[in-house]
Amino acid sequence: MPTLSNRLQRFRQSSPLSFRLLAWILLFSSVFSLVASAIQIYSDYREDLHQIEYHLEVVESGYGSSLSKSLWSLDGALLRTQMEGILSLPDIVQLRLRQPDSEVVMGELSQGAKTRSHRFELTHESDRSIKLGELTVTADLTRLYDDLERKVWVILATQFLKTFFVSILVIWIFRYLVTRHLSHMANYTQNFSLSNLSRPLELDRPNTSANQRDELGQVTDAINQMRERLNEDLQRQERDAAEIRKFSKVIEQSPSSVLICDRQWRIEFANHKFTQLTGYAPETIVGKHPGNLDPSAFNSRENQQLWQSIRLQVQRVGVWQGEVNSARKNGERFWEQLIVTPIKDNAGDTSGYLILGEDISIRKRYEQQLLRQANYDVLTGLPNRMLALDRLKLALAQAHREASMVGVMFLDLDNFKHINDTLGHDAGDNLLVEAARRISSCLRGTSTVARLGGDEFLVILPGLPEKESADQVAERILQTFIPPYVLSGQEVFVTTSIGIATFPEDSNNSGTLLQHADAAMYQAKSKGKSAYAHFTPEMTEVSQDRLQMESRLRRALELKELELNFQPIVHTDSGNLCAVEALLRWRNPAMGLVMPDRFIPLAEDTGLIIPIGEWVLEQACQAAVRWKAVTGRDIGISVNVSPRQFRDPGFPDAVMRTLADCGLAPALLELEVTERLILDNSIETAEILRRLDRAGVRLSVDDFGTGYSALSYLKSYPFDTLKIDKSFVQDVMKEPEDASLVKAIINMAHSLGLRVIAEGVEEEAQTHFLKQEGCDFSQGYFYSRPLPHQKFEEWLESNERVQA
Ligand SMILES: Nc1nc2c(ncn2[C@@H]2O[C@H](COP(=O)(O)O[C@H]3[C@@H](O)[C@H](n4cnc5c(=O)[nH]c(N)nc54)O[C@@H]3COP(=O)(O)O)[C@@H](O)[C@H]2O)c(=O)[nH]1
Repeated sequence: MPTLSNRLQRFRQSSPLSFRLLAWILLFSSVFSLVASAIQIYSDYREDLHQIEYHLEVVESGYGSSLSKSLWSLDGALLRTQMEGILSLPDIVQLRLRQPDSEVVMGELSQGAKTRSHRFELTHESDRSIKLGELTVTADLTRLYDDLERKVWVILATQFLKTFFVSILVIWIFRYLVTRHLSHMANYTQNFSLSNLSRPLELDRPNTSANQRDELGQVTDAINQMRERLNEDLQRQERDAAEIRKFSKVIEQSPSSVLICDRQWRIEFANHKFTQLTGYAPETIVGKHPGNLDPSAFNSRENQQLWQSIRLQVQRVGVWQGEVNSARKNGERFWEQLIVTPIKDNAGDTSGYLILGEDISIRKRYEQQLLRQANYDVLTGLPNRMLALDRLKLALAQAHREASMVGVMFLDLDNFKHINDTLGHDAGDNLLVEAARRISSCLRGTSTVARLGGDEFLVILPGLPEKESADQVAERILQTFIPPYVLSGQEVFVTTSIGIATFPEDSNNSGTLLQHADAAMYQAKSKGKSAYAHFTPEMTEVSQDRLQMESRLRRALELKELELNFQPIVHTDSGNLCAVEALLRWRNPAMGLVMPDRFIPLAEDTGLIIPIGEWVLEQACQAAVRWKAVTGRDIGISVNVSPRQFRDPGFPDAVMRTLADCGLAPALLELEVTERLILDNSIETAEILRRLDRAGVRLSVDDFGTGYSALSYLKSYPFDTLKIDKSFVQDVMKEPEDASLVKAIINMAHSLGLRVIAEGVEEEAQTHFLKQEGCDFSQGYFYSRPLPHQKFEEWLESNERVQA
């Protein structure tokens, strides 16, 4: 059986607040009851005391005169009777009568008893007052104190019991209404964890509106609201965490290298691709500046300038992108395309920087290879026409600034064609290489020697002190040609003819200077070869020919001298017809059949290309509509478009009008543009290409590989197709370099989402190679030469029959 103290102990532990409340109520009500009872007892005591004192005084007033009389009359018996009567009064325990000669004491006083006495004189009143004696009446207070003690105990006991039971009642009510709910809340909050957030706090009481409004209801509400908020926060956190995990994975698995830097450009994070690309483990580079990873570039001015400009551009423009030659941990260098952007926080302030990198080494290598291909002559290694023209322009600009002279020499080997025909192409090639070496040996470092094509060379002599200085160079070159060449085991004598034009005397335009040097070279040849000649104005007769050709070309349209030839473009894998290229021809009564290479540049220079181009477009579209009628199927038509046509603002409208007039679907028309147009890089060109693309017209890059061949430009324009120049295709079976170049172009084009046409396919072996490399389409004499429309329609009919 649990004892009371055990119960109390348990109660104290299970309900400390109730216990404390009980203790306090008991304490306060006890103290209060005690004080109240004490006052009550004291007042009762005073009243009883007063009653005793009153009884003592009553003895004086009630018995004084009769006692005096008994004394006067010396009636002792009466006196005694009277005194016994007094002693019978309550609480009066002793009478002491003192007379002058005697003392009478009646009644007993118990030992140590508390008493109260009253003394009065007994007198006889006649004409004077005679004192007979003195009576002392003593009352015993013991009863009074006994009563007092009993009362105290009774009051204490009743007050305690009352207080105790009232407290118990109050506590029970308080516990029922409050503390058990508080304990429940305490237990709930103690057990509150993220795993049971969905269980609300509910109190064991009716859910009335009064209960909802009271403090317990408010606290319960507050706890439940807190729980719901926590729940929502947790769900949001889980969602955020999942998002963060997803993005972290994306960044970690990104095919691009990713570096995240803080505001001071200190690396905070590097992804797996970065480590794979550079060899740096993230923990070894955290805290470092991304520009300081390469120890060889560390502190170099170039590197500091690069990162300074990156920082400035990111601050001003919000993004920096460019190609950077970086180093791996093992020192190996590689090219990467970097994009640097700031990371903004919610307030829009920069909290760090994101650096995305892509390894473009392979692309760069191909670009450099293509660039080399585009700028240098493969056979001799000399700059080609394009680079030579650039250098000439630079030399002219510099000479213009320095007021100096530039000599331009045009060289042609006198008997090259004969040697090529008799000794073969290899001998011809060896001759060209040796000639290039000999010409180069006669020049200073600042001069340029270039191969323009065939057996034509160009020499640029910048900073000439006088016109005649070029003569010395020309003579040295003629001298160096004197020793015989050993070709195919034979000694061969080869001479060269040199034409010289000088800036600024002969012209300040690079093209004109070339033409003049060319004219002078013909002059030198006509002098009997192995000679040189300076340009003179009389030599411009050649230009007269050009003028004559121009006036004929102006009338060519009107006189219906232009005609289109059509050459099929086929699916490489099946050989089936896919589209047709329209190729322009000019049949002039005086000049015969003139090929476009001869008159298109002139048409471009004079602007005649605009009406001619519109005519070509119209004829080509009409032809495609006709073929549909003949074959019953859609055959696309490719039309060559010169950069000059593109620069004409009316060009896109002219294309759309022609398509509408002919009733040809835009998707069946493909416009072929050269890389020269891309190099234009003007906003207008880009906009025209995009307008045509939006209209559904297909766009292709023609002669790819002969120009700048920057693959990065291809990304910026909406091209569908890329045409590999025939010069590469024709040698794929002979030159491994051309074969790898063609493979690279096909792969690159496919990776950029472009389809590829190989042009100039002449042999079956080439078709196998192209098929193997996944080239989409092919075009060339192997399938068909360009044919006049009549002949082409016959070809088409027989081809359709074969396919059917
Ligand atoms: N602006 C315009 N330019 C035009 C137009 N028509 C033609 N041209 C451009 O003139 C360049 C020379 O054209 P062409 O002499 O007609 O030569 C084309 C084909 O005949 C030739 N070809 C085709 N297959 C072979 C082959 O197997 N071997 C070989 N040696 N030559 C072949 O290639 C030329 C193909 O031209 P393209 O596909 O455009 O490169 C030429 O650059 C034309 O662009 C015109 O209307 N407007």
